[in-house]
Amino acid sequence: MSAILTVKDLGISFGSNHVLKSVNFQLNEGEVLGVIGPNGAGKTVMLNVLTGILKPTKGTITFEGKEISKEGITDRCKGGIGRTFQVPRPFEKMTVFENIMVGGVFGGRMSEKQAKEEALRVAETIGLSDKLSLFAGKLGLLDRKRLEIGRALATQPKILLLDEVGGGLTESEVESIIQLVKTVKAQGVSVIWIEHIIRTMLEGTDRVLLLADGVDVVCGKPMEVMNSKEVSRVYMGGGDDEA
Ligand SMILES: Nc1ncnc2c1ncn2[C@@H]1O[C@H](COP(=O)(O)OP(=O)(O)OP(=O)(O)O)[C@@H](O)[C@H]1O
Repeated sequence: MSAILTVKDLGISFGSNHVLKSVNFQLNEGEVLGVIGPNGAGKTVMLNVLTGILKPTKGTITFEGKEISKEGITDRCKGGIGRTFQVPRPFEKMTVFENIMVGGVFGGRMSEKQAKEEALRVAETIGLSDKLSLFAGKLGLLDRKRLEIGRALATQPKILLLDEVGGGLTESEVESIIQLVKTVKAQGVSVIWIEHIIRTMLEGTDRVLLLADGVDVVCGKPMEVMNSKEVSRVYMGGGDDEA
């Protein structure tokens, strides 16, 4: 399987706080890679480094064969890296349709007519076609999360970075997000999905990466990682003496 994104020896420090010491992994084309790790492990910081919000102290990020570590946020978005934020931040006084359009226009690869058509397609994907004229501020949490994903999809990403989209949702709502991510994957988008909810990692991802102590501790099939001695050690302080 070919890599769409390769991260090598990625590090970032804030003063003496070495949040990421050396992170290495690859995202394969068309896969959903889950990222887990304890609170404060640096998962969101890693997404911010991948999107260009934060500059790494060291290491390289290669996207479709091109080194992008020094590119800014706009270039990375236009190049095909889209993201959601942990707390959805729609423009509350704009409609659902307008919010999705903003994503398309920011992506910058479409005419206004194409952006409108794309917004309608995205609305269908995220299940908000019947709420296009509602103000985003009127949406409930699940629909806000859907819209957050839609705004990112409207930039036509090749890679979608999801930051805890399942947080705060009920079981059945989480299930609908898992299904939505599967739809996005089926449309050919590669996904990195940070989440604390174990079910999303087991049911919604192809591989899972454990981030802890500033490094990529283990990466592999979801069930294998969840049952690994590394996860046991990081979350429960055990597992060191296992083979
Ligand atoms: N801009 C910043 N300046 C200084 N320190 C920061 C900055 N951003 C994040 N940190 C620190 O980096 C560490 C990792 O934070 P981050 O939000 O990435 O963790 P996380 O793994 O996403 O945690 P959670 O699962 O709780 O969301 C924390 O100690 C945080 O205080």
